[in-house]
Amino acid sequence: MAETISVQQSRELDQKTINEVGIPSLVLMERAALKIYGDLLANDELDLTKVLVLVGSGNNGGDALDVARLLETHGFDTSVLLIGKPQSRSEQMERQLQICDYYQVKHVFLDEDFGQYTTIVDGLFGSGLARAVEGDFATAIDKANQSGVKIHAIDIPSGLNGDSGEVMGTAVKATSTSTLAYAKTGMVLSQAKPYTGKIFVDDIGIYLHDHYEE
Ligand SMILES: NC(=O)C1=CN([C@@H]2O[C@H](COP(=O)(O)OP(=O)(O)OC[C@H]3O[C@@H](n4cnc5c(N)ncnc54)[C@H](O)[C@@H]3O)[C@@H](O)[C@H]2O)[C@@H](O)CC1
Ligand SMILES: [K+]
Repeated sequence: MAETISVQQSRELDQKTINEVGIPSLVLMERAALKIYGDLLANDELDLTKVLVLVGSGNNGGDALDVARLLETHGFDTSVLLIGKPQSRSEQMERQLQICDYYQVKHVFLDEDFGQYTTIVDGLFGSGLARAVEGDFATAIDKANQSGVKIHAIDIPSGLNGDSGEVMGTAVKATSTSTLAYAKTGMVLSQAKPYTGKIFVDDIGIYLHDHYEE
């Protein structure tokens, strides 16, 4: 089986790659989004006719907005639903939002009928999930799960504890997940399978060792 890492290790590796190796954070995000976009296109089970992208305030949301922009600029009907307080947004999420706005990616709100979409992309939380999910985040996750629409998660299905594979309040039940650099340890446990679906491991230039090892 491919190597897995803890959520803490994934955060440390991100920081090491940015600060010691010297690859800028936005470069990593663009590499991630291009890989995730490629996974969406390559996944025969997904119909990208009408895509809803769920966006949180952190860099998982930044990835999601980057993917939304790639979909939009390649002709796919794409809408974004932003959850969370504007003051909590990360710098890179804000930057991706500006770019999406330049391309006039549509915004929708929590009262949206999720069932009208053909694919939902989950970018609410990744390695930054810190507590049980509640409020609007939980509503969005539950609506996505109840919609019957196939969900593709970014990095870690939102609400799933990447270390233990446990559900933190509620969690996205993805049919597929693009995990960045390495799968997180809890994602490959049998109890996590209904949440991760099929896992794509995307090489974005973040390595545990000197060279990428499958
Ligand atoms: N430059 C980088 O470091 C890279 C980061 N990447 C992406 O960034 C993600 C990590 O980004 P972040 O560290 O910003 O973390 P997240 O985007 O996972 O989430 C962090 C945000 O959610 C809030 N939060 C945590 N738990 C919550 C809860 N239960 N309810 C409400 N709010 C909650 C935090 O306060 C914070 O604002 C990765 O999973 C990956 O998708 C990738 O773009 C690759 C490169
Ligand atoms: K996610």
